[in-house]
Amino acid sequence: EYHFCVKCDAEVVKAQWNVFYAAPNSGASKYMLASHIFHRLFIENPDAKKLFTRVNVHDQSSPEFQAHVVRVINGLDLCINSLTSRPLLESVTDHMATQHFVRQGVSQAHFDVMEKILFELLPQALDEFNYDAWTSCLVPVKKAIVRGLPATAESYQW
Ligand code: HEM
Repeated sequence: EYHFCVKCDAEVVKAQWNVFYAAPNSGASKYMLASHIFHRLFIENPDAKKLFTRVNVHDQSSPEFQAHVVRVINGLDLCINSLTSRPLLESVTDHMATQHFVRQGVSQAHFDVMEKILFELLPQALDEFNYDAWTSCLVPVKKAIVRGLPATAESYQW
């Protein structure tokens, strides 16, 4: 049921990501990418803001929201660096699926928007971005995380 990417694509994606993410003193640029992702998410999907009330989304420079943004980019890093180990990737995506399943209002449609944004911003942030390899690897990761989520926020059964 899982169709994660082949090892050679995983290695390309990891290498291209880690040039950026594992670089010394990259804290500020990682945070900038992460906050840019959320800035774009709320432009595309203003309704999604209310999902992040608990982490003080109304002040996006607050420590609570900054910490949230860092958790998310670290979550993306964890997914990417698990791509070359299938058991690890299954466990990481299962855990992330649960973390989102319990948040009422989060939908598959939100993750489709997030995917679109990532494929716009990552090529700008990374020195090299092999579009085909990233598509082969990230799309199945997304599918694994959204399994169990409602298609849209409106399709929730309360
Ligand atoms: C690249 C894709 C994403 C990754 C890697 C990711 C990762 C994470 C992580 C690591 C957390 C913290 C979990 C915890 O500590 O409980 C989190 C929380 C959350 N995520 Fe995501 N996420 C992604 C996309 C999304 C999208 C598209 C939405 C919906 C618009 C979303 C909604 C939430 C919500 C509502 C929380 C809980 C915030 C809180 O702590 O109150 N996430 N996410």
